Amino acid sequence: MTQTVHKFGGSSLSSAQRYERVASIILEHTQPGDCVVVSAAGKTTDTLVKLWQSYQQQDTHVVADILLQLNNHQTDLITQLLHADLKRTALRLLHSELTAISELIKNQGLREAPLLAHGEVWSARLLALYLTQLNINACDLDARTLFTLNNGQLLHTQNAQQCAKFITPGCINVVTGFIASNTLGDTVTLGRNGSDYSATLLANYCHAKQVCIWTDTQGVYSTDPRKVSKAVKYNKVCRGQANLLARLGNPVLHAKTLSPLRNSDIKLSVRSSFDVQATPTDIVKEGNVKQKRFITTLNNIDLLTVEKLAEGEVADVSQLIQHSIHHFSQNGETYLVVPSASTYKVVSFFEGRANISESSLNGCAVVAPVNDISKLNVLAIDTLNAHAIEPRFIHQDSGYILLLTDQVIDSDILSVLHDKLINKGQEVALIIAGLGNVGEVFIEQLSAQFERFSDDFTIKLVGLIRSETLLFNPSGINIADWKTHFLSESKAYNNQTLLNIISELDYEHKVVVDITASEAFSQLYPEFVALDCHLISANKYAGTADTAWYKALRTSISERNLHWRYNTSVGAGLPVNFALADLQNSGDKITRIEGVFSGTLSWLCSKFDGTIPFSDLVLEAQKMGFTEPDPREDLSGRDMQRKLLILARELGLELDLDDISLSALMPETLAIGSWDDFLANESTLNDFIDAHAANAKAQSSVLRYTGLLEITENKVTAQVGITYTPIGDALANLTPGDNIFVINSKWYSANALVIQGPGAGTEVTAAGIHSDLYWLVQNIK
Ligand SMILES: NC(=O)C1=CN([C@@H]2O[C@H](COP(=O)(O)OP(=O)(O)OC[C@H]3O[C@@H](n4cnc5c(N)ncnc54)[C@H](O)[C@@H]3O)[C@@H](O)[C@H]2O)C=CC1
Ligand SMILES: N[C@@H](CC=O)C(=O)O
Repeated sequence: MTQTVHKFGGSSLSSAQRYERVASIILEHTQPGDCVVVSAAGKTTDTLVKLWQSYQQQDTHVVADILLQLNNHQTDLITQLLHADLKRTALRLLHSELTAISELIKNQGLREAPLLAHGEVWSARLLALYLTQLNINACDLDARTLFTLNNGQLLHTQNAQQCAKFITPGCINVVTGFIASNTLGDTVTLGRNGSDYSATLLANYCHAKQVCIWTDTQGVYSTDPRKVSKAVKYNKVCRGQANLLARLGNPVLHAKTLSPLRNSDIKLSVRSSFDVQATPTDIVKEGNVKQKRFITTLNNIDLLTVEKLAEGEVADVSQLIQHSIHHFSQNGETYLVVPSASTYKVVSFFEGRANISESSLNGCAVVAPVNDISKLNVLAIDTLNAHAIEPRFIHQDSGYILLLTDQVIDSDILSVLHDKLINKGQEVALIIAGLGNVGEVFIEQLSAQFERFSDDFTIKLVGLIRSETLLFNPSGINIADWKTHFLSESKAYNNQTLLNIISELDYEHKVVVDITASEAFSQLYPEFVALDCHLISANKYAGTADTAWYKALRTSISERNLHWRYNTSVGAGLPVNFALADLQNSGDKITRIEGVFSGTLSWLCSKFDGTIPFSDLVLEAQKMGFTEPDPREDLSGRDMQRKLLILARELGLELDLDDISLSALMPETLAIGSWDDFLANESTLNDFIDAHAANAKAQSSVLRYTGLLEITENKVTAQVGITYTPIGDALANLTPGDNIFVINSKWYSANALVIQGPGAGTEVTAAGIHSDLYWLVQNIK
């Protein structure tokens, strides 16, 4: 039984490497009985169209060149992918087909549709053979045996029977897209983008559960991401809006594709075959998802008026020109939006009932929730006018606006329109993990921050996570009484539940704020990123994970145009990372960073004068919210080692934790056992500290815990540890709890740049996380 119909377009099959990738997707995402619909590889259909045109023009040289080009391309794919007998079979079949084409050309018997069909036949056969070679049970299937049309109308009952007969339940059925036959057995094509249509038809006939369109983009965006870098990918789009988009110029969706799904529960997803981990866009039934805002562009179109338009005529003429035509009524007239290249055919179709009202138009369409349309119309016209564009024809309807202009809407103007019309409607979902000392204060400061963002975005707190329980409300948690809600409504969860919930969130932007100190939670970052979440971390584990993992995370964040902020992981609220980035972006080169990077150790060392046992001070620091959940993470130097590594990576150094030498501010034996064991042995700690303090004093110094990162031409020194700092030194005279970063660089060589201030504490850390959130919002808006 067919569960899923997958469809791969030409760009996903344009080289042997891409076939390999498609095969690995099939291996992972299909089960026996599933269908894989394929288009012609790469630009094969275009090449076949050129062959047809050259044949019609009797240009024998060009015909010969194109035949050679087709032969070379297919032969290359076959020889790179197949071995032994399979290769010989494929080459023999290709050779006989190309010979047959040459014969038809010679005898003037070539016909367009069967010629174009070769593209899909070749790719289906090659993919099926390649899967067979990989020991995957696969067969190729020519859709001309499945789909029959009579006078352009699909014979649904017969086609469903043919599908039941020919689709093999025990194997992966690789089906040619784009082609069908008529009742005489001749080849007919389903029009450009017909393979998507083949996939949804097939799903309908086979009662599949879903259709997955694998393409070269990551899904459906608010506008063309090739033209507007800040285009937003939507994870869910309702069918009504998808239909409108398809008729109004969206390059990913096609109206025909959606029609077989109209009265079914079949799910349609658009996924990237280049980035399999990326979240797809799901096209879902009306009412299951909020309506979004989109802008499409239209180029080179004519506006036709038509008299007495009868039901079904738009579908028929769309079929004739193989392009979905949009139509609407205004002031008693019925208009058709037609590509200029097809106007002649359309006018002929209506036999005197159609007239050209406006010709050679460009412009754009804004698709948006019904309630937003009127205000967006005014805003769009104002924006175009501000760029000296006066729309020649405007139509406002339920759910969209059509603005037709003389000028092409280029990417600059499209970007401005996108900024003004799309951004304001966007929502940001905030998920906060870690409701401890810092987390609580961060949430308390949140309402005031949301007010400040209200001009840009609507931000909603949708998730609150503790180690074992989770409170989730996709419509937004009331911040004023979040604690009461958390106590009464939070539920136990596991990682998979959390990821499922996040993937279901229907927001334009998602931000996970990690205020835990949990390594396990940080290990979920790659999965959050795969779900298109931005990240903000106070937690230091991800930033100090091993180099390979860290680099892979960074790569997928940048590939998805996401952001990761972690300013508070070093220096709490102090703008250390900002300063380093700024200096480096403006051409400076950092050579040395020295200082005290732990608020806890700064406070402990500055406070300690021998009158109060050191272990009591540790407990006091813990109570003030300075320390890590287990203060031994601070005393061991590990926490400061992490901070130094984060700084080093900010400078582009490829280091791991173990590359930073460390001496602990406690005896090694105390690292073993529980926190209670530690407390039971507090005298060992106190003796250790007393001894160091006495040694320091003997050298007219004080006990401090410092870090150093020094970069010379051929050496990197990275260390954290105990130092005896001379009494007059700046590092010896810090306010308890302060951090100090003494930065030397090309520009600050003799006289260092110094950043100093509180390096721990709930208020300053929470404020630092808010600063990251502010930065993030500014950069996604
Ligand atoms: N306290 C400070 O001054 C500063 C803290 N930080 C960092 O902020 C983070 C939080 O610090 P605090 O609030 O002081 O710690 P905390 O121990 O008070 O809070 C941590 C919270 O995270 C929760 N948690 C632990 N594992 C979790 C998991 N797997 N999923 C969800 N929640 C989990 C705990 O239940 C706890 O509520 C730490 O990573 C710390 O290094 C950074 C700069 C300064
Ligand atoms: N334990 C840390 C808290 C922030 O990271 C410190 O004191 O520096």
